[in-house]
Formats: sequence, C-alpha cells, structure tokens
Amino acid sequence: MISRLSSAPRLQIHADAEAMIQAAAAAFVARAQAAMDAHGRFSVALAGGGTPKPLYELLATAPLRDAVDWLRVDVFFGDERCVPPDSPRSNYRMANEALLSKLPIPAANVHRLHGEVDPARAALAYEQLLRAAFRREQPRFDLILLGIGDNGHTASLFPGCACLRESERLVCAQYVESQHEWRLTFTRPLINAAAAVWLLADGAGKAGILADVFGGAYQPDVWPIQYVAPHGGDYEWWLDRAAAAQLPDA
Ligand SMILES: O=C(O)C(O)[C@@H](O)[C@H](O)[C@H](O)COP(=O)(O)O
Repeated sequence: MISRLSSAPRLQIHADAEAMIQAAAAAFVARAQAAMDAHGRFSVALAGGGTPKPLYELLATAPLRDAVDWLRVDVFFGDERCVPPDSPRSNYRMANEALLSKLPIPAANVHRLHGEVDPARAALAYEQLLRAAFRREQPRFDLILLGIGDNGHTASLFPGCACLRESERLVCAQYVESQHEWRLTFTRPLINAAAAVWLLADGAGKAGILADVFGGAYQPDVWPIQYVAPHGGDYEWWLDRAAAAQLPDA
C-alpha cells in the first residue's frame, strides 16, 4: 500500500507503546539539543489526549529530565478544550501534572491556551503571543506533537469544521458539534510551517484510521489529519505495532 498523502510520513514503528514512548523521548531530547545548537532555543507545541502522557512523564524523570536545558525551552499547546486550567479536561492541566510542574522550567517559558475566556478572544490572544514570541509573521515551531482520534481529527481540527479551511489565522476557536464544546486549535498553516511534526498513536484501536488516512482516498475534510503536510519540515508517525498493524510492511 502506498500512501496517498501529499507528504508521506516517516514511520517509526516500535514493538509496543512503552518502546515507542522511550524512543520518542530520546528523539525529543536529541531534537531539543539540535535546535538549541542551531539557534539557541527549542520551541515545542504539546498535544493533549492520553497517548503523550507517558512521554511527558518520562521526560520529567531522570536521566532524560537532566539531559535537556529547560531554561532554553519554550512550551506551547497545539490545542485546548475551552475549560479552566484546573479542569480534568484541560490539556494544560495534564501536561503540567505529567511534565511541566516537575521541570526546572521558568513559568515565563510556558504558554498555555486560555480555555477559560471567550474562545475568539483566546484564539486571537494566542496568535498575537505566537507572532511576538517568534518575532515573525509565520512562526516555525521546532517540534509540534499531535495525536489522532478514531475519526481522523488531530489537534482540535475535527471533520467538517470551518477552521480546516483557514489559510491566514494561526489559531482558531471552533465549536465542535461532535464534542458539544468549544475548542482552540492550531490551524493547518501553523502546523505545516513547523520544522518537525510528530504524530503519536498506539493501540489496535488506531490501526484502522491510520491505514485509512495513510493509504485511503485523499479526503482531508473527512480525515483532517490528511491536511498535515509540513513543507520543509520532517513528518514522522510514532507508532506501536498494534497501531501500525494495517500499514504496509508493518
Ligand atoms: O485535546 C485533545 O484531545 C487532542 O489534542 C486530540 O487531538 C488528541 O490528540 C486525539 O484525540 C488523540 O487522543 P488520544 O491520545 O487520547 O488517543
């Protein structure tokens, strides 16, 4: 099966979820160091969902925690539910509990999406913050982490959402019918400008949708992850064998 994606990802397939997370954590540390060597700092956008949580926990634990100069890391979020930061549904809360609160990282380096304020205002404020932080019109993250839902959504780019068509804005507020809630999300132009985009997925429950979006028809309004195609950046899928079971040569 050949990928019909406009930018085919490099597949990083590991025996199980634990091995995948360990390899991704080691690669995260290497990428952070490479970015710092190249331009002094490392900018990363974290994903929500359950899959990256063990990655965050591993990065928060020695020896990996001590292998990164966290003073030179700038942390952002690729999406957020419109809830307060102490909500159990908050992506910030999960990342803070699993990783950020355990690191010697200055609070000023951590930039959360404000899910507790008016969604349109929160999206605009984050976009302005990004443009100021990157000091350029088109911010280029060193690394954006993503997950995938079994309906093909990624970040909070859900099937059929108007924000899928966004070509100017970096961050959008979107009412997601299927979730009955407002979300804040990075847009396609921001994701695709990144130096690296990693999709993390594990478990048999992700095998069908991964095979569909990899080898099926190109229909990104149905499977929004198909819009991910970093131009001039690396695109990698970090998978365990169960998630990769229906991909070619897996
Ligand atoms: O806020 C979120 O929930 C997300 O950022 C979302 O896009 C997530 O990455 C996928 O739904 C996969 O979630 P799992 O890792 O829990 O399968």
